[in-house]
Amino acid sequence: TRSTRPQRLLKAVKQHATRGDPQSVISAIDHFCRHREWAMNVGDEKGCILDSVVSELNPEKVLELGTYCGYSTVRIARLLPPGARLITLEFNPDYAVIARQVIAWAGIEDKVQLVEGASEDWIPRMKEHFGIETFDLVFLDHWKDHYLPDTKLMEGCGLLRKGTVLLADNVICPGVPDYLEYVRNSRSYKSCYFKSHLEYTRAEDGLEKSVFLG
Ligand SMILES: COCc1ccccc1-c1cc(O)c2[nH]cnc(=O)c2c1
Ligand SMILES: [Mg+2]
Repeated sequence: TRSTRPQRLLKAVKQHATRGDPQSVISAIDHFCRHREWAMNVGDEKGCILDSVVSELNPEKVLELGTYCGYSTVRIARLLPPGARLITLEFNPDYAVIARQVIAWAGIEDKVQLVEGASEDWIPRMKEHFGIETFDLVFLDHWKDHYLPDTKLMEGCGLLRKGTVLLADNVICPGVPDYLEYVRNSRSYKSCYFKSHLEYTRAEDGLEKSVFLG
């Protein structure tokens, strides 16, 4: 039977990237998505914005909602200091199978814990299951209608502290209007928009960075 796009993306990583070299994995995926098949990675343009937010924050505890093939997982983990941890949640088991291999190929599996399942099921279990008190950075890149409920759930579970940064992908395309309205109007957040483009295209998209004020 025909292979899936994530399987073909993984094949491109294994063919063109060097084991243990995260940058070569990132470049191989970007090349594949720009010249062979579009795929919904955050991509190189928004990825540079993501890099700058991570580098400036130097987070110890990172949560990623939506792993897909692990592109942004590798982008984030490659910048983390020793001892820092990234937990990434993926609902789709077929994506998780590919992401685990991409993460391993990049050689950053020691910093990453990929958890399969629904974000709403796992967010309430972060403390007792992973020993996490609060997150320093959350990257939202999963189903658009889950951004707002999951944010409220993280607030309710006490997973956000003064200064925690929420960074949300796709706030224009496909768009997350309810989430944007919330973080931009709530007194609990200081929010700003980084205008960019939908990965590998000329369509507008951007990242919203929202600092939790407690
Ligand atoms: C399946 O839709 C693909 C698509 C089609 C057109 C426009 C945007 C997107 C898109 C882009 C992204 O970065 C995404 N990131 C995370 N979860 C998504 O569902 C997602 C969708
Ligand atoms: Mg996205």
